[in-house]
Amino acid sequence: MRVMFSGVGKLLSAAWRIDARKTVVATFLMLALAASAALLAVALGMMTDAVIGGRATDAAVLGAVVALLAILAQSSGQFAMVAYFELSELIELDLHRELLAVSNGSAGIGHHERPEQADELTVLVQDSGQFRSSMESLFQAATMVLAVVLGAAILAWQSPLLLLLPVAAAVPLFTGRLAESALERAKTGVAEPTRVALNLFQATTTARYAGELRVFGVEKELRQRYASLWRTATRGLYGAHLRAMALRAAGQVVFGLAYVGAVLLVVRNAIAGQQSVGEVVLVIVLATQVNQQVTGAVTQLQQLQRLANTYLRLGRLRDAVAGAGSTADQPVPDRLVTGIAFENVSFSYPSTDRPTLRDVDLTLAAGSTVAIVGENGAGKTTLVKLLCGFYQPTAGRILVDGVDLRRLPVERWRERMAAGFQDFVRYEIRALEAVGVGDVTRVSDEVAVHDALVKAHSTDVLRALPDGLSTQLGTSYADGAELSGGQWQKLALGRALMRDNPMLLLLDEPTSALDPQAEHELFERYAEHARRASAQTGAVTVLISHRFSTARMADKIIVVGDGQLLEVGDHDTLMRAGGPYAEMFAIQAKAYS
Ligand SMILES: Nc1ncnc2c1ncn2[C@@H]1O[C@H](COP(=O)(O)OP(=O)(O)OP(=O)(O)O)[C@@H](O)[C@H]1O
Repeated sequence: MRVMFSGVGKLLSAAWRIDARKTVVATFLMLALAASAALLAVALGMMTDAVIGGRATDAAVLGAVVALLAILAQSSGQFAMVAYFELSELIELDLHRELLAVSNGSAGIGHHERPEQADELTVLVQDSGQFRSSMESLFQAATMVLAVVLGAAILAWQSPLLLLLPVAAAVPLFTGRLAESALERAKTGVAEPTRVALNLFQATTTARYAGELRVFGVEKELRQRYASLWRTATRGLYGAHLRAMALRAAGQVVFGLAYVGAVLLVVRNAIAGQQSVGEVVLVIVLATQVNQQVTGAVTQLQQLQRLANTYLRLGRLRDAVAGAGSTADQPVPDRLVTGIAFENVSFSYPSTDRPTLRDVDLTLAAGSTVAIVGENGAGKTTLVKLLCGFYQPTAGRILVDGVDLRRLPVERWRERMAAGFQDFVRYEIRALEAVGVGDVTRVSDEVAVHDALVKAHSTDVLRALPDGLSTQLGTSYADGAELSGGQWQKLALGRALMRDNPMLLLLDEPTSALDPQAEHELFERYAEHARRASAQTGAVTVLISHRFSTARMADKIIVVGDGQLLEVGDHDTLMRAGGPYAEMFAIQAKAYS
């Protein structure tokens, strides 16, 4: 109950914050609706007595009152809907905004990988379609609860025994709540197969994967897996739905018995001459209303409880994502003087206890270019993710000019870095902005975007764009241009080079779609530029590449294997050492010769 009240409180305060006037209008109309239903029953009872007593004028006036109240009962609901319809939409937007903030607003990305938080997010995303009906549920539930209270007061005035009727109405409410809790528990229990099924569904309906799925002929297998996951999820939910149905039915039976008892009571009183026919009509009409209102209230309160659970989940997720709070108390330096150092860094991803990096000690000197090489899964990208502050080391520290990275405000730190990722985003917006977002302050600056594309050796992409930088990208739009993998990657590379003078440039295989010669030339030019720029900012450039012809140009080469540093040095030193680097270099050189 506390959860429900707190959810309702949050919803009301959101409605008030969004539009106080509409909230007041909707509340007033809701009160009118609640009162008109109960008064209609009273007026009907009085009119019946007037008709039976032969009081024509009274009967006519009361008839008009009945008609007016009936119109009010019908139409105030419609007017209230006009008031809360827009509020509902605004509240839905507000909740979506909050959901997006919780999902994307944190410094780290660990909550997407911790199963319990990923599950919370799945349920929230699934329930987000119901956010819009929350305001309607609140007003309808409040209307019905108020109408029941008013009806109860009138029934008690008729006969205190009749008060048992609204009391019995509480039974289906209670069993309805029990049913909803059982469903909620079941939903949480099957969140994991649901999440996996949704991922599969997305993979099988995304144009990007369509070709590969056909070539490998795996659609059938994926469909079977999808069906099996839904079966698991449905089995889990089926039992809970049955229990919920039984609970709700039991509640309704209790109320039904009370209703029959109430009608028999007033009919007996009327036969004994203790009550008028009008009073019998009043009680029968009111009891019918109470029955309908209780049924409606149960449904609406279930909706409200769902909403309250949404707020609860959002709160839990927000707290978990916020974590221990920021530990930043140092400014980000304007330029690097000594560089960046990994001090005994170990790291395990949130979803696993297995360490991905172990005891990494490493210095990235200010002004240097550094290449990281190693086999697939060695831990190269993980080093970059730690430098971005997506995760905190599980043990050890990363020092920026001697200051722990945790003590620097992560947003400011990221403003001073530029990055090109292996898993870059294909922004389906105008080409200009798809590159410009690399520096949001200059997102539509054509000169800056053009310069970035020149730096990235990527101006040839412009030839593939019918309207140049104004071209809409992506097949989601009828007139959108679809690019090749390499062309998308070139735009991503341009994006990575948008920021002027970053202190840290991270290039995680951003050039894998380019041919080795183009990658070599690009990095050569870039390293040259970086060396000059580093005089101003002490910039460190980190490149991950599987191509040794590119990696050899770096001042320092780091060889990673199974989460540990195997070797560190420049090309000549490592070749002389005859270790893993020399071995891998020789294999690749042979393959190309
Ligand atoms: N989000 C994650 N959660 C759990 N484990 C992960 C996650 N990302 C990577 N790993 C694991 O960490 C290890 C290192 O991954 P990483 O991406 O750093 O390798 P890499 O050297 O960059 O490989 P590649 O050359 O294939 O890109 C791998 O075993 C991988 O399975």
